Amino acid sequence: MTTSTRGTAKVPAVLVLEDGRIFRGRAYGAVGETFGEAVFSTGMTGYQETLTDPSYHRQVVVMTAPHVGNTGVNDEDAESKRIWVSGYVVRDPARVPSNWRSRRTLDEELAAQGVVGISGVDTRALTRHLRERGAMRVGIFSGNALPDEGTMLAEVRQAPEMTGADLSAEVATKEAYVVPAQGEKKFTVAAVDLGIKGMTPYRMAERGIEVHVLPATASVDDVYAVNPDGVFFSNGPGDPATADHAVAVMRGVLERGTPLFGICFGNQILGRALGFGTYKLKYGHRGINQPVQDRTTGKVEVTAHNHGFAVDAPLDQVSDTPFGRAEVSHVCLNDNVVEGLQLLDKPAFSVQYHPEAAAGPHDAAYLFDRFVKLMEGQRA
Ligand SMILES: NC(=O)CC[C@H](N)C(=O)O
Repeated sequence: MTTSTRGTAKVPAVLVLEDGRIFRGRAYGAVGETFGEAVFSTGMTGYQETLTDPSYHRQVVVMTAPHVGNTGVNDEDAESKRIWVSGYVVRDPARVPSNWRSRRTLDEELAAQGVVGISGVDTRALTRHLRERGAMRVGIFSGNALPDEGTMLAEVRQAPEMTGADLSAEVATKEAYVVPAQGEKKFTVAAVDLGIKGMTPYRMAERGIEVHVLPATASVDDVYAVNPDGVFFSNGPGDPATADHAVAVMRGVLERGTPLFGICFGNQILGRALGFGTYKLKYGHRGINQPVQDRTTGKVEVTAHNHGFAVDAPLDQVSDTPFGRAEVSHVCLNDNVVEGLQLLDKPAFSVQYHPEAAAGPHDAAYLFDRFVKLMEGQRA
């Protein structure tokens, strides 16, 4: 067990939103300044998975749960090799983390990775503000000599926006790698890495799938070079409207009729490949308790989400697309946002949320089994 003895708890910090609202607090993690899109996550647990999810690249994450860091940081739960959030906002950091797996405090980990955070912020008030006004740019400034408010605000307003951001290549692997099947190998899947979380290939490997994780820049030829039984498109950061290369590759896969599964960014790519638009949600879905209905079975599942964009597809009709008929398979019961798509004439489907459940409930694990069934069907 480690205790937080770092001296930064007394260093002042300021959070400045692009609309001019300011919250004051104390430095948490690295001291300095950082910018990004302010988004809130309602997860009560799983902060380590959140911080290391590449989809949070260039976002400053506000935790609505008041106590963060209680179980410290372990060497098992990271979803990638580093923390990707550009800033972190908490109310009450744990003073003494306690967990049998904890190796260091969250404060130390953030500092070691150079991630600027702020503590002592009324994160519920900040979240209500973001719900009313929408996700917007933000800056966190910490240190003993801070710029004046006008200077800080001007810097925030110069930071890049999330709309129009093309970020997958910044987070995805540069080299292809293989995650071996556990037990007997039954299938080969080519997984296009747009910002993949570590648990996703693991969930496939558990089902006897050998996963070839390919860089975001992979071509249709690269995908077919691994002789795949199925093709997967991962989650990832940024605006799906910019993901033209991934859309083109997915169309190549749909033309060949190979079983296809997409998660989150992958769902948005499928939406675009079918000819639907995508749009920015006012403040997005981020947390681990979002109710989604699987319209193919009528069942409701509690699911993990992290998305700020969504697919614009008609909820109550089958659409004709260049790849045959398609329908909305899943919908969020909070706000009727499209949470899944499926083709009726080809073996392809996707969801906007996170069946890999890292962190989050395992209600949606059946989707990996659905992918396996599609691949079995193709062989039969
Ligand atoms: N987790 C994801 O794949 C997120 C997809 C996309 N960047 C969004 O915010 O909607």
